[in-house]
Amino acid sequence: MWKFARFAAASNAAGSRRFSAAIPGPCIVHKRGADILHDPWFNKDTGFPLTERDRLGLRGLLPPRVISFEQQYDRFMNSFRSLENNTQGQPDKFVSLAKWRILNRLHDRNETLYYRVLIDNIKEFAPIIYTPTVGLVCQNYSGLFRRPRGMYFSAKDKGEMMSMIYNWPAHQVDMIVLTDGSRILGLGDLGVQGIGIPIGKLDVYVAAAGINPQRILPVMLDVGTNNQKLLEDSLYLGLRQPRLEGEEYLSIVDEFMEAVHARWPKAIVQFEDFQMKWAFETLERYHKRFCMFNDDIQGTAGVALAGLLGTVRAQGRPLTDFVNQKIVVVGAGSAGLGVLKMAIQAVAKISGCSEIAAKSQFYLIDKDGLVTTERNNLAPTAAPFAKNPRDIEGLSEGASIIEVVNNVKPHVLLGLSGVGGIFNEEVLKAMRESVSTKPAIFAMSNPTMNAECTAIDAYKYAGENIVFASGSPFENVDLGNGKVGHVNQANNMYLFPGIGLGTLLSGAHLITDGMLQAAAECLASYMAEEDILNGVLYPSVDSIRDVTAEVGAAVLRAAVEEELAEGHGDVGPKELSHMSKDETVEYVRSNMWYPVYSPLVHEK
Ligand SMILES: NC(=O)C1=CN([C@@H]2O[C@H](COP(=O)(O)OP(=O)(O)OC[C@H]3O[C@@H](n4cnc5c(N)ncnc54)[C@H](O)[C@@H]3O)[C@@H](O)[C@H]2O)C=CC1
Ligand SMILES: CC(=O)C(=O)O
Ligand SMILES: [Mg+2]
Repeated sequence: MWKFARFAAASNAAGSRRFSAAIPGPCIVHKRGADILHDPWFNKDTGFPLTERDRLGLRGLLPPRVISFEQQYDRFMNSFRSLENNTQGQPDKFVSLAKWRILNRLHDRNETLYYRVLIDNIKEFAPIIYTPTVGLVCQNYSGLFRRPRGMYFSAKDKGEMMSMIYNWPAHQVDMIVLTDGSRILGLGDLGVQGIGIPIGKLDVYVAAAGINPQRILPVMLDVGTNNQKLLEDSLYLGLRQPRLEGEEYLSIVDEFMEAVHARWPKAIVQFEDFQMKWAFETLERYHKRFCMFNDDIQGTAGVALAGLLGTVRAQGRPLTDFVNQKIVVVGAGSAGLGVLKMAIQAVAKISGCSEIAAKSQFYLIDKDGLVTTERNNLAPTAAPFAKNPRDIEGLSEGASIIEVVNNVKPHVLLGLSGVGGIFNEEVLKAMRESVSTKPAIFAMSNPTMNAECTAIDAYKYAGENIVFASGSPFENVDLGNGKVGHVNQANNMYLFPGIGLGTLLSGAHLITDGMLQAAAECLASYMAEEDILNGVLYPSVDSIRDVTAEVGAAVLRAAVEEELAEGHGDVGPKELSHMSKDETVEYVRSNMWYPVYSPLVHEK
């Protein structure tokens, strides 16, 4: 059942224990001397205590004074602030890349400090390591490249992957984010340059879910690119060939999945930013064989559903009213179709009606306009959501966004088209005629320049009474007279870390619809009534560890209920099944990795 209990108050738990973590246990290291200084997993820079310098052969390799973690932290933040001051007035792109560079350099040098500043300042740093700046980084990857991160499997590696996978230095991998670079955010085919996305997503995994960074693996599957500009770029770092297609393509992904499974049978693989046809095909192909999910289809669906349910509550209406909400989805790709599927299932579940009846309030628009059964070459993936012309009086096949909005007067206009500015002044003004008392506009496409509209335009043209959400962050809007138009961030970052962590701790070997639905239900019930009534549908990014603990626990409990949980580490399935809901949340929370300098002990 959909319930709306208030969960634990959202607080920045990381901030409150900034430097007061318990003394950590020792960490075994198999190297000595300069090798340690050059390994970001173990490096403490000037923070190595003198006794450790003796033990590890570091004496003389560092300046004599020991600088505490707190001092190192403050020194980094001071450098970051000076960079901000020194770049004031410079073009946004320049400033964003400069900020990314300073963070990336720390990441390359000292992971413990990097993840601590990231966790403590997640709201400020997420837009740099994740959307929108990560998009810019991918676009400029070849020029920004200094050292590799993650693994690259290319079409040229066919037949070699089973042995290549052993080139990864870590013994255990828990979480893999995999892309083929074919649809990077709304930026299209970026080929090998798309590796920035798995790196950014896994940084969010560490920050939000506390997945141990020694156990993450970003992967690029380079099967070529159809981006002509990149193919002609002499500095392009990927295969300079057109993308593999059909069976040739699938045989590469198959081989990769088998190789991962052979070395780390319990590793979870998150498919990310695959073009639609392969997103659906690979999900269908692997979801019953491997522990995997597609974030763009399934993670986005849960986040959007939580927001859609929030818009019902924001109107002061009971959830059963979800069945009467008219929702226009613009974008019939992996994300838009995933959202429709899950939202329709939720309407059917809440109202007890059939999925066929539940569809009647949803309208789907793609690049050719309103999708109806009269469409020539209607894609099989979109077919279940196509309108029968009999049911859309005044509208016809291919109707434009403005025609649909004028006719339907929807409660919600949700964009997952990747087309910036498509919710133009005319469309937004038409939303003033919405039948809702609180019309909702979700401009979910990324990065910022691909958002269907800006927050300012949404409030300016659609009115002050709207609920607004975007995939990439926007500032809240000053509406004058002390009023503020709240900006929600409707991004799958609220779910994928919890889906991964919950699955990992459950020890399940598959990720089921039930586990994903539990994640969505948990996010939907996270916000308090008074927040929702003020148009705040999602928690602040500051509380992402808290949200992730709740979501992770919900996923874990769903796995237990479905008898899929096999346990993790010392905690077996029986113990998991005996945990209360609160105990499960505590268990998940206590398994989150938190960056502190551990004493290093050398072992040959
Ligand atoms: N906020 C979030 O958490 C997420 C946002 N996204 C964003 O959603 C966007 C789409 O992602 P996918 O569905 O995977 O892409 P996709 O390429 O599979 O689908 C794009 C869809 O938009 C439609 N479209 C293109 N031009 C259009 C136009 N002028 N009018 C109406 N529809 C148009 C296409 O026909 C297609 O159906 C991207 O920008 C991505 O960054 C995706 C996943 C999560
Ligand atoms: C957020 C995300 O996954 C995307 O824009 O593709
Ligand atoms: Mg994505």
